Amino acid sequence: MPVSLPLTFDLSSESEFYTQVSAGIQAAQQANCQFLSLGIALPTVDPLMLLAGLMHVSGESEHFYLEQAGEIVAACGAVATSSVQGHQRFGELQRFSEQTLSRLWAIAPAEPRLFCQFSFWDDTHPNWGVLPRWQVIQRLEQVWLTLNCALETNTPHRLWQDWQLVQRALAQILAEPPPCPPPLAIALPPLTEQYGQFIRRVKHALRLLEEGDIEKLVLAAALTLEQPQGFSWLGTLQNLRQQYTNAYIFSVGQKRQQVFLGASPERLVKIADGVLCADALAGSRPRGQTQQEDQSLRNGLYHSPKERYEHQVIVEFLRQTLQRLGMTCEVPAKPRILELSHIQHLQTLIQAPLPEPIHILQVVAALHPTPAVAGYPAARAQHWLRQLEPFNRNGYAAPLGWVTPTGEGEFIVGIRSAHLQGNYAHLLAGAGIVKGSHPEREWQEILWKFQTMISALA
Ligand SMILES: C=C(O[C@@H]1C=C(C(=O)O)C=C[C@H]1O)C(=O)O
Repeated sequence: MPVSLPLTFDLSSESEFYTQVSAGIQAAQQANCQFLSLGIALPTVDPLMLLAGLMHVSGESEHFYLEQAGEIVAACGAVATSSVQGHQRFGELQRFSEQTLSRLWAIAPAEPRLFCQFSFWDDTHPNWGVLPRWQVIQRLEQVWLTLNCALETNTPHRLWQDWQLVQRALAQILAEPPPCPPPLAIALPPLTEQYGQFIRRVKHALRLLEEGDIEKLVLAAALTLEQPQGFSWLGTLQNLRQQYTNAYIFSVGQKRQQVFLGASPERLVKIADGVLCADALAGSRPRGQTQQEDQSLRNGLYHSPKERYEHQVIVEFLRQTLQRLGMTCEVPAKPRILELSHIQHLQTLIQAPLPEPIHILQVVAALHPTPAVAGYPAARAQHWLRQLEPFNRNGYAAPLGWVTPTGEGEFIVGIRSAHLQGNYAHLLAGAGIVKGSHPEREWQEILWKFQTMISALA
């Protein structure tokens, strides 16, 4: 178990650093720990800039970034990683995180977390977990750095070097803040082919709904954009955080030149202080050009029986799944509206006090994929998605998030996203098809959803 030692020391002195870290190492060795986690308060710095700086000075490409109102967490490098596949993937990463974090000795104010990314399907990539080398958390204007390392003979030196890299990254940011390129004017290519294929798939889904085989199917469409000079990872993230202040801005990557990033409005689950929160999100309309039009679209969304039904399928799924896990949910009687830059949704925030602790990855395993991103009933919907979708979803519509040593944490759903790969950006966006869905309108919804990434790619 991580135990905190109250520790404050002069971080500019190498010998003082060694003395203090050595005390922590001794304590960790006595406790038979394998990893050490050292927390340091940092001056105010933008965690995204520090992440970019750390990736630059260290040459590390593994990273994780999640920004939401009130908290930003960034992680870089890898001290321990695990890649998994198959239908036990959530359980395997749960075991990996439990084993890793239970053998970690934390020196206050370290707040060690283990980061995970999953793919939509259990037989594709990526499914991995990482204890990062550096972790940065910003909360209430305070920034905390956590240095993690394996306990070895040269641990004090490793930690000192990693701390020096942070100093270099900070100095670099101060001397020369990374430029933020303006958004590129990206024109949508003609989507005739995608349009035709999507309409055919929706018609197929409507037949299945008519026959009673399924109640809802969330069909996606794929779009690839090419930028001969390459897309700017940092510029795109900067644009996303400016444009989508009430979404989860995320970026995750294992390999150089391969990044999955986006601005997701959808949280899958959060567990904090013994309370679980899960969000139902489904039912969509665009934003209006004028206040009046916006209001009328909002009313249309709120009062549409089709959208309310589509939304209710998710609420019921969450309630029943969490009930099977032993929880009693508090569910608001009516949804509310979540307004984003290009689109608005019906949203219901569900809460459940935990009668006893449950590991967040056990909940993720039970919830993924929800009817918001796959359909209902789950097995039939997934069967049809495999038949009808000619592309790999990879991390699209899949969970990504972090776990604490006590099994709490937070996972979001990787929608409104793109996979950046060299000069290409691969986008996916989906729409829920239920009885009464109109193929042309569902296509319009796909276009609004693509817009999130198109307007931010830089
Ligand atoms: C599947 C996506 O979004 C999901 C589907 C929605 C819908 O059908 O109304 C709304 C929000 C998300 O739960 C996506 O953005 O790709």
